[in-house]
Amino acid sequence: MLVTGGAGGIGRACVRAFAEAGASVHLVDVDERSTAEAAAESGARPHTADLTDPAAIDRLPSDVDILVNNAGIQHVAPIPDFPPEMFRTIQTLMVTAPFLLLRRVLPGMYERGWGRVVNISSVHGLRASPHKSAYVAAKHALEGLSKVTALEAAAHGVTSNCIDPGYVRTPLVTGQIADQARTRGIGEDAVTDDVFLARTAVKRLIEPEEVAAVAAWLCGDHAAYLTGASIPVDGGWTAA
Ligand SMILES: NC(=O)c1ccc[n+]([C@@H]2O[C@H](COP(=O)([O-])OP(=O)(O)OC[C@H]3O[C@@H](n4cnc5c(N)ncnc54)[C@H](O)[C@@H]3O)[C@@H](O)[C@H]2O)c1
Repeated sequence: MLVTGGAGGIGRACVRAFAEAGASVHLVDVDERSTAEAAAESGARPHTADLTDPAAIDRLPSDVDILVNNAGIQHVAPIPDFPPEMFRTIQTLMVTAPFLLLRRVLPGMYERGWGRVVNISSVHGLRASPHKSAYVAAKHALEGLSKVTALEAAAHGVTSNCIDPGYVRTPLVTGQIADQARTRGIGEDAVTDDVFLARTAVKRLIEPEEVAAVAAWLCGDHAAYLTGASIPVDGGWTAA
């Protein structure tokens, strides 16, 4: 199996969960040092690659039975101030790279007659927030790509689903909390309550392991009928 962004918060928890379940895991990430650390702690095979580079994707293993499209970045700015180059980079990493990886791995899954594609999307793949144009656009596109994959791949024993987390305790979110606390001159707990937990029924951040557990569950034979779905792991955010 292959996990992108496997050195970061959610990806690293996925790598650990699948490795503990006995899977042979390929870990792909752009951050060389974290990739080596994450591989050492899990026994996964490390691949340092920038997934915005199609040539780097061409060098990754193609013979994998499970693909977890997880790598992602965020940039926050109103549309008139949003740098177009950053917009393009976010689409390349979060939409084009999953598409190119699917082109690589689906033929092998079809030949095997079994496969699982898990796309780590977001509540922002289901709804929008201001100042996150590139992220929201990319996650909505990933939701569409996941559904098309589900329709094309079902006859080959391959499922494709999205997981849609709310705010997860990872560097992506803890960095934003620290920034806002600094800017507003208030404590990180106050920022977390005010901004990050304002819309959830469960009043805490999600742990990366809670997302990884859903990813692992989706990859069991018991989940063969579940495809084309978007599964919120959001503490009730989208229920409201
Ligand atoms: N943290 C959250 O609250 C949250 C919520 C919903 C969805 N998500 C999604 O979960 C996924 C993982 O997020 P996270 O919170 O674990 O973030 P993270 O920043 O902890 O990890 C992301 C990983 O992706 C890697 N990465 C970034 N650019 C890359 C590139 N060009 N090529 C290869 N790897 C690259 C980073 O090095 C990092 O290890 C993302 O797609 C994110 O959008 C996160």
